[in-house]
Amino acid sequence: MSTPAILVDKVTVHYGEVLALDSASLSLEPARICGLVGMNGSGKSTLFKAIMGMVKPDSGRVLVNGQPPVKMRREAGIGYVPQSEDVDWAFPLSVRDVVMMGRYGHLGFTRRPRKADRDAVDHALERVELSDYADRQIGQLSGGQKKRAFVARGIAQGATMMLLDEPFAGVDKRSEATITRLLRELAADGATILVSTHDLHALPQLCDEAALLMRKVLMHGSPDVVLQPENLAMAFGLDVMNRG
Ligand SMILES: Nc1ncnc2c1ncn2[C@@H]1O[C@H](COP(=O)(O)OP(=O)(O)OP(=O)(O)O)[C@@H](O)[C@H]1O
Repeated sequence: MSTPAILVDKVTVHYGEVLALDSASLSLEPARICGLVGMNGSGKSTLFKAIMGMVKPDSGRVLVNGQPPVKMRREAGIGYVPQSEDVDWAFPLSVRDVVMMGRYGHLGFTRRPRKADRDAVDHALERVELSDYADRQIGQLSGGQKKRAFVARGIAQGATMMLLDEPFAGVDKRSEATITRLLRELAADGATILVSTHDLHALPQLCDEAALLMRKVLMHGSPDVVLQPENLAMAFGLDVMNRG
């Protein structure tokens, strides 16, 4: 069997007294898209941070392509699309500046972008259909366009792994379809993708597999099985598919 792209092995994380992850385990093969489903506070963002090496587990281990995550992060291999609430949208950065951040790991010692960096940014903007918005301040985009700008940052970075925290929150159907298509294309090119979402209806279209999180991974498998009402009831405690 090949080395998993992501291996989370019995990871426990506390924030002070709060137990955010409780011996959580998840193994993801390369070039797969996995949907991470769990209620607020179930530990989704913490799991992402552990995979990126931004949170150190109290116990257990994380390996990314068989390596400690910090090494993978240094090699600029992990693209991250944060939750909207985690971004300061008033920051004076253009869309192009945000996408150029993906090139920081590639810049030479002068830290000045070269032609190859500018070309990579232009290509990424084209791919997410934001070329016409390149010079806009990032906060002046719609919810879906903002998400696409961060996906472009990952593309410019050449990320082989993409972690997306709630990419469909505050996003209209068209942007949702564009993001879904893009992620499927990236996975077809070999990228491994982990997506947290409350939008359960979007999951079967997007994901090859799904995992239910409630501080630990309760279940991981094909979306058809994982999204069965009785399994969702176990993670959420109610009939979520029929809400709203
Ligand atoms: N920096 C922190 N300090 C203290 N507690 C934290 C911190 N970050 C998260 N927590 C707590 O850890 C638990 C898991 O939080 P986390 O953000 O990982 O959940 P989540 O599933 O991403 O939630 P949401 O869907 O609301 O974004 C929650 O109880 C949360 O309050």
